[in-house]
Amino acid sequence: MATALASQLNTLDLASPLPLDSGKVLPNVRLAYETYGEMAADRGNVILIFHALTGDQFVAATHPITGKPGWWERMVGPGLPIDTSRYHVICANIIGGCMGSTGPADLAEDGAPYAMRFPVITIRDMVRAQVAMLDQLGIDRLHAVVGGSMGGMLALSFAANWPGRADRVLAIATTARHSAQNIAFHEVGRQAIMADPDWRGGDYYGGGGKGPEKGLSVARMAAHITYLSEAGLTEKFGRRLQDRDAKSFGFDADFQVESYLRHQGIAFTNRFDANSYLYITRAMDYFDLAEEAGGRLADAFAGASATRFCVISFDTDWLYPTAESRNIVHALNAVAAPVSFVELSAPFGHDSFLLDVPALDRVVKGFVG
Ligand SMILES: CC(=O)SCCNC(=O)CCNC(=O)[C@H](O)C(C)(C)COP(=O)(O)OP(=O)(O)OC[C@H]1O[C@@H](n2cnc3c(N)ncnc32)[C@H](O)[C@@H]1OP(=O)(O)O
Ligand SMILES: N[C@@H](CCO)C(=O)O
Repeated sequence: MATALASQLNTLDLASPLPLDSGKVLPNVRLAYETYGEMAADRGNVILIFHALTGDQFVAATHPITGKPGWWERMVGPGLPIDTSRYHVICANIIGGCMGSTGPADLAEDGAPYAMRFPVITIRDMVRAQVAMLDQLGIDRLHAVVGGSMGGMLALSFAANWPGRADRVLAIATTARHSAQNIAFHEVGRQAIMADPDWRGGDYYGGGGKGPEKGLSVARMAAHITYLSEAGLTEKFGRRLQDRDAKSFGFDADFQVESYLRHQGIAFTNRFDANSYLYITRAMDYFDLAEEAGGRLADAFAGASATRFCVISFDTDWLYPTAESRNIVHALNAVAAPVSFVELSAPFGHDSFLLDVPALDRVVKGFVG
């Protein structure tokens, strides 16, 4: 059983304003990050982990708000697949996030929260901020970049746009472009937030008012379904009733699955900012590596032929299905980049990358080395 690691919590202010894909510039950018394990004197043992949509830098340390274990404690630690007795692991909260890196809840230069004045950012902008962080930390070359889900998008963007800065790239349960279906689900979530009267055009910070908790909760409920699998839900809940022997003939949470989703939704509002959710889902929707390279995905990886890649998908992931991973592999093949690919069998759907899948541990350990 993995336990929370001693980590070091840092913040770093970027020395220069951050240019964004939109053409705007984000001033005064702060990144909050955690590190695990010792950095070698030659700085050659650094692994950068990118977190998923609602993840954060607390990979293997207790979450300061929820008190829960880090989201990848089973993977990152001494003797674990990403072995912190050998590697120095860095994970930063993405820009746009709400765990200490600059995001919509932070103050703009006029002293008021950005809210919806925060610029629309892209996955590449998130990576650009972290490359600037690496530059300031004096880390030229990484042993590996690793990410699942949205973190996998950042890993692919890193490889495509900053080739030569990482020896190995591990992309798990991800895609090189957000599909129409995925954009559709995100739009449902965003509309739920914006339809909540407590959203107030995004200006809900301060003043003692509460934010759009109902909308954010519904957004999370809808999204959470997409992280699971039909078989997993059936196995876990079936049609079983919640704390009752008979249907209520009302709209209370009769079914366990309803109660579970409501719990997931409410719990989420305790740890996440609704405006961050809008901005991050937008960045994911805009993600299309092929488009960035003029339309052909292989061209995105043209400079990355010396990088070693590993792409992992899960057979029950209908959000980022195996076909999406195969597209990435084909593009890497086209530029003769060394790539290994595996589709793992796991019952948990998209969130399999966060859960107990021993085969995933073995692949990660084998690839990271
Ligand atoms: C890469 C990243 O950084 S992503 C960030 C990852 N973290 C999250 O997404 C946090 C929220 N998501 C989850 O908890 C995800 O389901 C996972 C994948 C991380 C964890 O999955 P599992 O360990 O299988 O937990 P599960 O999905 O069963 O949820 C357990 C919770 O549901 C609650 N629950 C289970 N059944 C019911 C029910 N019938 N009614 C109400 N609540 C219920 C449990 O009490 C537990 O609550 P708690 O988390 O407040 O302790
Ligand atoms: N469940 C994870 C994965 C979503 O892609 C999250 O909330 O970030």
